[in-house]
Amino acid sequence: MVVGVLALQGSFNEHIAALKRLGVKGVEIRKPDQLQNVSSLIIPGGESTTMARLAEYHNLFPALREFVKMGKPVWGTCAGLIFLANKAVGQKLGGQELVGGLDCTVHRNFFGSQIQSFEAELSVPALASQEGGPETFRGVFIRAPAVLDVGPDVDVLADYPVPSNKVLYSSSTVEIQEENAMPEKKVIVAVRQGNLLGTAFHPELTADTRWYIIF
Ligand SMILES: NC(=O)CC[C@H](N)C(=O)O
Repeated sequence: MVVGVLALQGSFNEHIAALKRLGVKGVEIRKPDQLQNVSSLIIPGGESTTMARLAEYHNLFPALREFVKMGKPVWGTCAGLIFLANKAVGQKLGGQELVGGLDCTVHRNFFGSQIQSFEAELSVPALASQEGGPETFRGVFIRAPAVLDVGPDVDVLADYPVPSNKVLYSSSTVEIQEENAMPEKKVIVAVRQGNLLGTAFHPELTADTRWYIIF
């Protein structure tokens, strides 16, 4: 099996290394024609505006959309999740092109800036029931997006509790200073719709390979 990894920017080397640990060959995709040589694709994390500009420069968007439309498996991690979403909010001025296909709205920097990056144990019941192993997964969130809402065909595979005093403004999460702790609100961080998989965190940076197996 050969898995394509979009290699314009971001953590494509890490994905290829993770695939190699599983005995799967990952090939770098930089040009539209190269998509014809692979039956599935990973869109890595990185910086989605930059990645979108490079994808536009290489005329990749039509081929990526076609790949998704054909029902081939595509997994977007972090910036890749933003790429796959039908709608993204909190974009840079002028917006950015998306591949789309995944019926959801994503907030591009939901958890704040780079220094607000974090790791957390996520409850992953769907992953554990399908692949076995622990009920939790170590999520590495790097200036991570989150899914704000999903359409009827989208399954939520993981969510993360954030205090509800984190209020969404147009481009980032802003904390309101309150004396009392607020109740938690669950924010969606992993979704699946048919052959499309999206994770807001970076599974290529952890040793647990279950997201690769599910993909
Ligand atoms: N680690 C990541 O992929 C971060 C994505 C980033 N929030 C973006 O807008 O692209």
